[in-house]
Amino acid sequence: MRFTKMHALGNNYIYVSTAETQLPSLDLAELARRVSDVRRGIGSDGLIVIQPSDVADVGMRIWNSDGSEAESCGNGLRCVAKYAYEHGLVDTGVFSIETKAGVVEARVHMDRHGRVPLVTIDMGQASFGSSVVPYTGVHRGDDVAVDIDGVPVWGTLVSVGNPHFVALVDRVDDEEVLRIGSRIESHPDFPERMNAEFVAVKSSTEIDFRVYERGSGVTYACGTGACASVAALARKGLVGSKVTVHLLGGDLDIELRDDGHILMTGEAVTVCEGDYFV
Ligand SMILES: N[C@@H](CCC[C@H](N)C(=O)O)C(=O)O
Repeated sequence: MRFTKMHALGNNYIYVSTAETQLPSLDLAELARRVSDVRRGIGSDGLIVIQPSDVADVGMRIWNSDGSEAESCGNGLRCVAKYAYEHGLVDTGVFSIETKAGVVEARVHMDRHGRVPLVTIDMGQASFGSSVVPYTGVHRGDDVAVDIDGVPVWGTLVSVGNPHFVALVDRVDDEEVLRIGSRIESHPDFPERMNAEFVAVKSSTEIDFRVYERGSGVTYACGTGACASVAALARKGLVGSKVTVHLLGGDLDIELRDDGHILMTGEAVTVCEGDYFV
């Protein structure tokens, strides 16, 4: 199976394009677990399949490293856009990509060699609260508290296609992200599990961000998480409409348009290509 390894701010996936190679007969959840394994596989946060779409210019599906399928992936969308443009799957710089969560618009930014170092994705609008994010706890509304060893941890429920719990903290702390994030990810109040974000507001234009991702654990970056966090903080009046998000793997620029659409701009990088022996 031909593959391309790509990353965006260190959030790395194995990309397989059905235009280039046949998918192996194993189920794709199992393939995701195998290729993600850093010792016995290639090593990644998951698997992304690039495929034709009936409703958009390109289609994508994403599996986390534990084999669970997600609805969307912000960093993955930017890499899919770069791949699609550079491999001639599309012939314009603005095109649509179908995910399980719907269709988004990608705009590639080219350098003078016709390569794509940077991509903007229009992620659509965020929606908030326990009516849009799978949640079976007792609180209702946008903000809910989950019980971690008798201590309530408050966060905002946000959907940008996939589910997010955005917790506002004074300062991001990597040990706490691992300790509390892992508990939130698999908390019984979240029947479909959860992406847990921890965000600290530095100013109306800058936030610090860490994530414990559903199905992948701590990653260097989460594009959908960054969009969800800025949308949640803006709703509380804590940030403005243009925010630089400082993630473990680098910075993302998020813009909230007047119509509520979230524009995410950041890098997309090809690491290597090769053959994976199934
Ligand atoms: N890293 C991604 C999100 C990947 C999916 C997520 N773990 C989920 O299960 O919803 C991003 O950049 O958005």
